[in-house]
Amino acid sequence: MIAKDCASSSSSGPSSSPARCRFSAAPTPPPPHVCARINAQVTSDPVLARPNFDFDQHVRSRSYTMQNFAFEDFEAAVLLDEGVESLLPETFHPPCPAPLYTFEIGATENDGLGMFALKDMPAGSLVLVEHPVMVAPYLLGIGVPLADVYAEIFGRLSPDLCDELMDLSNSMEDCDLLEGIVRTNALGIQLEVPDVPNPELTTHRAVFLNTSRCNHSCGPNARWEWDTNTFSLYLTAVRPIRKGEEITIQYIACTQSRKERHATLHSLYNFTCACKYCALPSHDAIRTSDATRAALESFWRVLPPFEEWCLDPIMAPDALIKRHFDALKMIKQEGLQVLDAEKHVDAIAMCYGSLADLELFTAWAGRAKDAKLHDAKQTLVFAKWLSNPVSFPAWGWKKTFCGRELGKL
Ligand SMILES: C[S@@+](CC[C@H](N)C(=O)[O-])C[C@H]1O[C@@H](n2cnc3c(N)ncnc32)[C@H](O)[C@@H]1O
Repeated sequence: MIAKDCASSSSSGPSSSPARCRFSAAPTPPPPHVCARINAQVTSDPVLARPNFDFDQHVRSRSYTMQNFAFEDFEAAVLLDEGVESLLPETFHPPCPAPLYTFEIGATENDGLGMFALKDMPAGSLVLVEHPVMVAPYLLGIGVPLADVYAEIFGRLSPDLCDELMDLSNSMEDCDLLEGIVRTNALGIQLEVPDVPNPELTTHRAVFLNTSRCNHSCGPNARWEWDTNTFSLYLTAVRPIRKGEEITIQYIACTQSRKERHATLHSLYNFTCACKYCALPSHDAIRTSDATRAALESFWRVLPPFEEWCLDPIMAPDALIKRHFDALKMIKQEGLQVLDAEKHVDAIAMCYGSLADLELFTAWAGRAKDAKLHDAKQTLVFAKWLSNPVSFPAWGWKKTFCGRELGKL
């Protein structure tokens, strides 16, 4: 187990730093026009998306603690709202061991440094597991300049870690250097604590020494997930990655149109996306890509539920399967495997099961099982269905209710 609170020993932090430092809310609330501006930002910010946020109230009621979290061979400087801190577990589980030497940081052609694969990786493989080097609330209602707060956080790290943090890139032009480094490199994580009174309190900025070197792509080949239980990030390949290929993630939701993506990336991160999915040759190509992404965005919302399709004799036997094949084609075209492409594979297997098509059920359930490299529970479910297909709960439903055979797709 890993100790959460090293209040008494910031072992490698500068000795002049208090072990546990407290910031209080602003003594006088900011003027109404500032609150109105921040409220508007929060409601429109895709990371926060809090429709009824009240910044005035927020700053009146918040106070914070600063601590160092010690992990086996690493430390993080962490600023937390006391309301969140009190709800975090006392200890964190150790993360599952990271794979060795699967990436390196190197120069890209146009986007500064980036992360590159050192070997071929199949879809679903774990690229790295990493603790953050610093964490701070996304929204700070504090009566101290933000630059001072970040200086305090950076100053709590060992000189080596602080140098590495300071070495990260800075794309911001409208703020202090440390704030620029944080805003350029932080990923928005949720510290999932039970029964938190204000939901906006759970969103934090977390900076990572390796993952923060990943550039954005609108068709990323990797996805990251935050795990509060281990206080770490897991970076996973969402499609096969070749040795030497750059490993990319998405900074924003990539089902938006190209124009919207560019506007969001510009307003949040101050850069113009140069990824290959944005470099389209014509207006027609842009229109097609936008329409495909919009169709993927609404796919699950407009899809008839599996049970409804099974039990409705009017719905064609191949109607649902065709939709999932189309989705897989669109995902491949746009490089959006990050949108849980494996869910469509699962769904196709289930459809064939409900049609009692043994051959295609076996083929697709096998593919679904292989895609679940790190999900032991789901792997077991598909393994069970594969060894005994009639144990699939909806086996033969559609065939029974439709009374028709499916022509091969
Ligand atoms: C989190 S850093 C990524 C690592 C960075 N390239 C470096 O050298 O450390 C984010 C910055 O990388 C650059 N960047 C990331 N993705 C990009 C993209 N798709 N197109 C252009 N620049 C990108 C931008 O300057 C952005 O502000």
